[in-house]
Amino acid sequence: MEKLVLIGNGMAGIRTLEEIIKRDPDRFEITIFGKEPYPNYNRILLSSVLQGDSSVKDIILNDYDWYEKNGCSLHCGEEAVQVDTEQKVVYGSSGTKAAYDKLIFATGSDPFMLPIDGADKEGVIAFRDINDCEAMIDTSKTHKRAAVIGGGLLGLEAARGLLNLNMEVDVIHLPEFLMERQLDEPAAAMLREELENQGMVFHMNKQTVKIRGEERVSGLLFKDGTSLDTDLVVMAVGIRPNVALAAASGLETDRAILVDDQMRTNVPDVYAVGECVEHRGTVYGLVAPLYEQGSVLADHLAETAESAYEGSLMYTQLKVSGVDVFSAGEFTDGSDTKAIRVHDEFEGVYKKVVVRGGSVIGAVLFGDTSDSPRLLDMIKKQTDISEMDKAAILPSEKREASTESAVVSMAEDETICGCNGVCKGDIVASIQEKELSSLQEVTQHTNAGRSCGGCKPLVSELLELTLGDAFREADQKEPMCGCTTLSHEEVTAEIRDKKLTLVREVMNVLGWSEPEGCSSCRPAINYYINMVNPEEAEDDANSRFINERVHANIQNDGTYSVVPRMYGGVTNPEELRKIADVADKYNVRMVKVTGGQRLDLLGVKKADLPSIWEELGMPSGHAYGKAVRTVKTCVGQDFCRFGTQDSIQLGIDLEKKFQGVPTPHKVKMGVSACPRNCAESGIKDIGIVGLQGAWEMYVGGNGGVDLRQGDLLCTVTSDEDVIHMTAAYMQLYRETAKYLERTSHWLERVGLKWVQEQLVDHEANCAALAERMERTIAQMEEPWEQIVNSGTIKQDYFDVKHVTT
Ligand SMILES: Cc1cc2nc3c(=O)[nH]c(=O)nc-3n(C[C@H](O)[C@H](O)[C@H](O)COP(=O)(O)OP(=O)(O)OC[C@H]3O[C@@H](n4cnc5c(N)ncnc54)[C@H](O)[C@@H]3O)c2cc1C
Ligand SMILES: NC(=O)c1ccc[n+]([C@@H]2O[C@H](COP(=O)([O-])OP(=O)(O)OC[C@H]3O[C@@H](n4cnc5c(N)ncnc54)[C@H](O)[C@@H]3O)[C@@H](O)[C@H]2O)c1
Ligand code: SF4
Ligand code: FES
Repeated sequence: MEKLVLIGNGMAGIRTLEEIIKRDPDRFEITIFGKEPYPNYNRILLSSVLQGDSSVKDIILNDYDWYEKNGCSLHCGEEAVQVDTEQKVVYGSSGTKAAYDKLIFATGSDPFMLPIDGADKEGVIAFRDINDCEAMIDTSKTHKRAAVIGGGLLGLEAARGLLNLNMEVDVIHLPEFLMERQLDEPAAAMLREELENQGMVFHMNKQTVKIRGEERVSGLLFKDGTSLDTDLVVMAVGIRPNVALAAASGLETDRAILVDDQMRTNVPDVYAVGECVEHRGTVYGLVAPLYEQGSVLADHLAETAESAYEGSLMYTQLKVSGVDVFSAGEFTDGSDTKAIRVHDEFEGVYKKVVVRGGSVIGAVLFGDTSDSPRLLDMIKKQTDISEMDKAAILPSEKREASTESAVVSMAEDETICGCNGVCKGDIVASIQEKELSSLQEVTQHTNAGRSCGGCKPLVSELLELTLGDAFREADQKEPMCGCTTLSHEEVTAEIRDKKLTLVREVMNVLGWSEPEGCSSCRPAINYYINMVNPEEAEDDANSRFINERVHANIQNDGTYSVVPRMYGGVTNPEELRKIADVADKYNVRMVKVTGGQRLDLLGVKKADLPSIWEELGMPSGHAYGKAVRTVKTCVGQDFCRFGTQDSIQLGIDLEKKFQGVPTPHKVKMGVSACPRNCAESGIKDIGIVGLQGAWEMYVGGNGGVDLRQGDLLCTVTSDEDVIHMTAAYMQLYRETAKYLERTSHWLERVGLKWVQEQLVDHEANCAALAERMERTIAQMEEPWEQIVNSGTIKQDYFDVKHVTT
């Protein structure tokens, strides 16, 4: 067997090995040197780990079993430090000596650190690997302010993650507008506005000349003499290919290692792939081109095909939730180009398609990227558009969420997964021939969705289109977390079948790999056992998030907030006096009216919480819980001349009925007495709108980062009907959503039509759901009252000493 050595255990190198093994599993005896102490992981999803959507465990692409199963000897945490290309031997930093017949360099890049005074201080980091990600997460627990230098893709994704970690985030950018390598000025301006709305503060045209501080960073000094205080600096100003070892080994380098169309270097039997490569003058920093290189190298080494790498089209998408940005090819205007533009400031949509001769050569999309697969295809194929209608190239309308799925009209050879170069036809063929029925299976067999994950919604749509009804049953197989292979649905089914009522019991009986579980699965299991069996389940407070354990929201300075319940947003002088007294007595830092029409007492010490609740004598507003929180109401027919219904009374009734009912994620409601919608019913999880003699019920609205207008579920005629339908709808959501799935995402996943079939078209089902909701309501207790009356809870969770009960 020939010996193959790979230097660099990263995304490009391991993908190349996968491709070689797929072509000829027995051809090579493989040795790998990997400087990082981890198996190959998805570097792209570090952004998602930082933003709190995945854990490090979730982003491992090839676990240690994979190396063993495929006969790859991995020297994990060992750097290759010398290569003797005469003797054909690689030497590792821990003494490993590996002989090779063929050698691949896949050493990737290092982040570029600005060589300025103070760059070596504690608290100055890059964003490239797991360590950087963990450093940011740890810093956020002890410090408040972060500065990101560089407003490119990486910098903005880092900034979003730091915001999610509750830090105050400043972004320092050298040019005049953001992402200047991917966007033109109008798109960049819209992006800036959106990110400012999300909480980022931008400093444009700023050159950092010094990092201030003693041992640890305390601030930045700019060339124009201005400065900024900060506790953490993340440098995201580009990358530099890692070529030192290659150059020292006699490989020709310029900006990176020079290769030909078969990824050969100038030294016989030595190849290179990935970010460390320069091909025809271009160095790539995105996975799609790197994987194309890997595929060509695999053809060459396994001698399966005579393919050639001829360069790649660059295109990008920013992975920041709530922001849709796409950029491909040549997007700047030139003397020989013309552009089709759509700029709708009302919808927040900007589209530009750049044309040279009769072909599309580039595009920038902001706010609506649904045209991206089609445009990418046109650019790749250099489609002749001279005879095409402008509207066919760039439709001016924003694609509505409810219109026909985008995949229906896609051609068979149109790309669905850009990162991995997988087209619609290949995915459909795999689904049909290999009888695939879940997203995970499609990813396993085709690689679609295995990198940035941006194409997953399209792959799901394709599964649904190909399988029809069989899809809903099947597409539920993503494991709950790294502790189990079971999906959320399978865990719930097991809890139901085996009548499991304790969190520990679930983990034991279902064979959890981590006996203590993790922060992802424990709260989910606790929710499921209580949802399935409200009478018997034993709630495990230690499996709840901190806010739910102490029944108050922890704030960025470690204090808490207290929100008493005010049904329908209505209060009275007596309650207001009690709130004012408590605020005075306990030096509450601020009393604030919330968006849900409540009074929020901010800046409360943990040990004071039980006494405050006792003195208020009001129910908890559940503002901290994955539960029904508020029902916001407009003043309605009693006070407003447009009012058609008594919105206040319905709001109070709804809130009294459903207050605190545990749900997969928070649930907010609104009741407006006419379509003017003063209670913002259109963006609530459940929004009620009064008409003459009827109520419209809207569902799946969301006013947060992923703004979504609710869909009309049904129109009913009485308050009782609204309450009945709300009970059934909420129970359906409780039973079929994954823990931490908002109603808006759940509704998009299961589809409005299916929900209507369960509730509106199926009266008996609707009644059964409402009845199951009643079982949960019957078990509800007032949490603040419980704590006030329990000395042990006060001591265990609130550090309250000398309790007498
Ligand atoms: C936060 C983040 C988000 C990203 N998002 C996207 C995205 O959305 N889309 C996209 O297309 N791309 C994205 N990228 C870029 C993408 O991750 C990289 O292009 C890709 O990982 C490069 O793969 P590579 O194998 O060439 O290099 P790397 O992944 O850097 O792997 C190289 C490996 O080699 C190791 N190594 C180096 N020298 C030695 C040596 N001498 N001995 C042993 N080991 C060595 C390194 O430690 C490293 O583990 C993102 C990058 C980051 C950091
Ligand atoms: N969604 C994605 O596709 C994605 C996400 C993250 C990272 N990446 C890749 O990772 C790599 C690194 O990303 P990146 O954003 O660091 O690189 P980049 O080179 O794309 O962007 C760096 C940005 O920093 C700015 N900059 C340079 N010097 C500066 C200075 N002194 N002060 C302030 N700003 C300065 C530049 O103008 C540029 O906009 C790239 O290859 C990128 O493609 C891709
Ligand atoms: S929603 Fe209609 S009824 Fe209610 S306050 Fe506004 S205008 Fe008046
Ligand atoms: S487009 Fe990135 S994984 Fe498919």
